[in-house]
Amino acid sequence: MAHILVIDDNLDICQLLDRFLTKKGHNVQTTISGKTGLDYIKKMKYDLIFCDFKLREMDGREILQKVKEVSPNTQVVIITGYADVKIAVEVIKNGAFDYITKPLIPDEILLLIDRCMLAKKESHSYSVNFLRPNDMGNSSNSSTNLPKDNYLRGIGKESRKLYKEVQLVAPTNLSVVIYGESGAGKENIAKIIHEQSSRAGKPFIAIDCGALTKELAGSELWGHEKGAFTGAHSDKAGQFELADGGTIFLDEISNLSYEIQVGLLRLVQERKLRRIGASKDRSIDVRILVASNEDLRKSVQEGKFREDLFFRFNEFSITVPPLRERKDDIAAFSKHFLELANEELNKDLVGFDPDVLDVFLNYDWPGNLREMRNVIRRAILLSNGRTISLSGLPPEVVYFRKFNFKELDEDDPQLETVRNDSYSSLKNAAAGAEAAILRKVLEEVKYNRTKAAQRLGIDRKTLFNKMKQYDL
Ligand SMILES: Nc1ncnc2c1ncn2[C@@H]1O[C@H](COP(=O)(O)OP(=O)(O)OP(=O)(O)O)[C@@H](O)[C@H]1O
Repeated sequence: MAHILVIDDNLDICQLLDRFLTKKGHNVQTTISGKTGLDYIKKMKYDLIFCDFKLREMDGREILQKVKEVSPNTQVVIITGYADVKIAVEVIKNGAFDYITKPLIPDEILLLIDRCMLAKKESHSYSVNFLRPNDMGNSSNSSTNLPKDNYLRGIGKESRKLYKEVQLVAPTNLSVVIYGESGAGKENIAKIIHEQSSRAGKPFIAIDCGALTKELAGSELWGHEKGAFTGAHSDKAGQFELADGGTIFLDEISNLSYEIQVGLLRLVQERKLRRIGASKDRSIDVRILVASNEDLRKSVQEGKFREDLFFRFNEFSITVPPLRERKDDIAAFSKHFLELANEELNKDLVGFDPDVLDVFLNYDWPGNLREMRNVIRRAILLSNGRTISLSGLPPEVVYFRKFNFKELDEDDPQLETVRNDSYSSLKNAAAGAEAAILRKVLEEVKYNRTKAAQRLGIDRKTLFNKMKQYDL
């Protein structure tokens, strides 16, 4: 049984989740107000919070940030409309456990709760959840958990280049900066580097720096002695000590505060650390891999990241290409995620309709492999047949190319076909344009419906209905 809080300003969703999850034996509390949600979080300990991204007085970003401060052990799942997948990517970077898109599918929710509880159980010996819960359900703090069966190398040109670099650097002791968009597979690459090094068999600890609050960071990374500060009731080893002999993976490194950067510099220079409140240093042998989806050189230029630390980390760098640049591997990744989801959901779909793969090839996958895995898992849940068809995919994925044909070069041979396609499905094109304008205006007026209706020259009720229709 999980203690779950649902924050959604749509009362129907609150009631539906309340009934459904209570029936499944969970302890559920709901609220339509972000502020009330925050009050609950201060008073009660929840395992998991489902939070709509667009609340009236605040957004899911703020709730996530507050939860990380007040109750770091609680996992947060953000509910978004599919069109918000870029926002979903951002909240994952900031420490959300996962995102889920509307309309909600009951089985998908149950699966998420199971994954969340499993990840919590596996990292129960640690006090906070900045330890990265693996998306496949394995926690990262073990020595042998490279998800061999869950992992696909890819054989396309970009993938071959990537693995050549991995092979080159893995057996060395060099620090590596792993660049790549969210969901592209940076953590997987870090695990492979660890597994292919002489440190394999020793701990691999992944830390999500985006979820590490300023107050907790020092004690979690370096550890503390009993009595070092109020609440330090016993001695505690930090993550670097626990990773001794192995590898530490610092995800979203550019989020680290200046003080922690200073501590890290000392560690990489002297290979020593001192627990908070301790009088002696400890020698530590840890290989450090870091990941960033921003150019760290730029962060250095902007004064956000220490140059000396950057040079220490940047002994080698690898860029994991985004999925849209791994077109040769899209069919293989799709099949792979289909097999995984079949197993996970106890289904036996045999493949994809041919037009589905076309759509996958034409889509730009802002959430990369994580997004593809979610899209396929969801399509399996929605499917009644033996294959995944277009009807199981989110419209934004299906119509992506059509709505974006302006981005094609004038001499692109596909342009004519795409244009014809779009005109023949004028209704879809019109709906896409309407949704895009609504979204833009709503964002400009910070979702103030009165202002948005005035700007758009429609009444509030029409605006409300359209927001519902397009899930805005
Ligand atoms: N080569 C792969 N084969 C199969 N699945 C993969 C592969 N690489 C990544 N994935 C899956 O894609 C999802 C995202 O991967 P991962 O967490 O490594 O990405 P990331 O770049 O570290 O993301 P973020 O920056 O958001 O932390 C996970 O579910 C992971 O298991």
